[in-house]
Amino acid sequence: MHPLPQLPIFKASSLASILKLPDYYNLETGVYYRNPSSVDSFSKLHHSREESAEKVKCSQGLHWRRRRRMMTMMKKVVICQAALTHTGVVDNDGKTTPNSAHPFVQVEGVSYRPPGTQLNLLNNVSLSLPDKSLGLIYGRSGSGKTTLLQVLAGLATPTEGSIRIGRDSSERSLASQAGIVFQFPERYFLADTVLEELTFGWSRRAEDMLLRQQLAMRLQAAVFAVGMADIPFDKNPRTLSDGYKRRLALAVQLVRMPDLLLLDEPLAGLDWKARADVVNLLRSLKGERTLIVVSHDLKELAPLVDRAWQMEMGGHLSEQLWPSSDS
Ligand SMILES: Nc1ncnc2c1ncn2[C@@H]1O[C@H](COP(=O)(O)OP(=O)(O)OP(=O)(O)O)[C@@H](O)[C@H]1O
Repeated sequence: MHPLPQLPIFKASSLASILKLPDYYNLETGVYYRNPSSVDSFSKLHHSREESAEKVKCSQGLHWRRRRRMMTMMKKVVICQAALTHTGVVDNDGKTTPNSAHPFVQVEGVSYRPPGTQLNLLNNVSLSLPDKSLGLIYGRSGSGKTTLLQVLAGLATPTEGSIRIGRDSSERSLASQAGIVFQFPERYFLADTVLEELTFGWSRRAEDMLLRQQLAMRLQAAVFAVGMADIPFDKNPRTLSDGYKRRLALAVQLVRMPDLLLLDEPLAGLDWKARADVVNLLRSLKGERTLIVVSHDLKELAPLVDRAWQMEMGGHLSEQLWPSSDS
């Protein structure tokens, strides 16, 4: 089992707004929120917490020292859950997800021609990638690399061929299985604050409280994983540096927990420090999930690459021998 990383702990005010609650349990001080219905739904989230939440509910008349001990216990459960989810030791259902040599991503004979055009941007593209590994696609500008990522992300439908993500023949759409981080993520930002961007689209309905709690824990782990814990949540995402814009876009995807993460030129335009940070981030993500990266920065990414393909002009993909390749 991986050692648990130290996770940052949200301020009560941030957590309350993430969960869209008036009052909430303050993870930092252990002070208990006042809304009793929240305790009930909170306790249902994980069985291990049920007892402690129940005790907390009963503890309001107890001596402050005993109450504080209970709060510390609950705090540990929350942090462990976030850490386990973050490290991939436990997935959403609490099951372990072992690595496998079987293809996790299988693309067979994919061609793509945009509607209303006569030109194939992708031509008979095939690739396969095992679970929890990193595939690199490189090639000349205009060869079709971004188009392939868009097709893999379900943003464009192949004219021919098939794409499978995951081990079993899932009915889920590619858009729900894959997450894409674009080269210029700010073009796709929708909100005016970092917090709104991270929580965009979350249901506000009272009955979705459990889901929001789960998302909030993932959000905590994601913000930490991308190194954004020190960025104020009320900052406008468009005013972030290029490196932090990309981190934010990546955090948004990590909260979604896609099976396949697609990154388009994650190092382009960043200074050396941000590039090193992103390479380290990719290193830690690899092993937890499956990544396909489009990049021109072969040297920096070389140690992380399991499989590599060159995209040739006209959308022809060919696998390349890579020093660390297992094939
Ligand atoms: N909807 C479209 N209709 C017609 N042509 C398109 C469309 N989208 C992209 N193209 C063209 O397809 C080719 C491949 O574009 P794509 O962005 O996939 O290349 P790329 O390899 O990612 O390039 P870069 O490295 O510069 O990002 C380019 O010539 C582009 O102009």
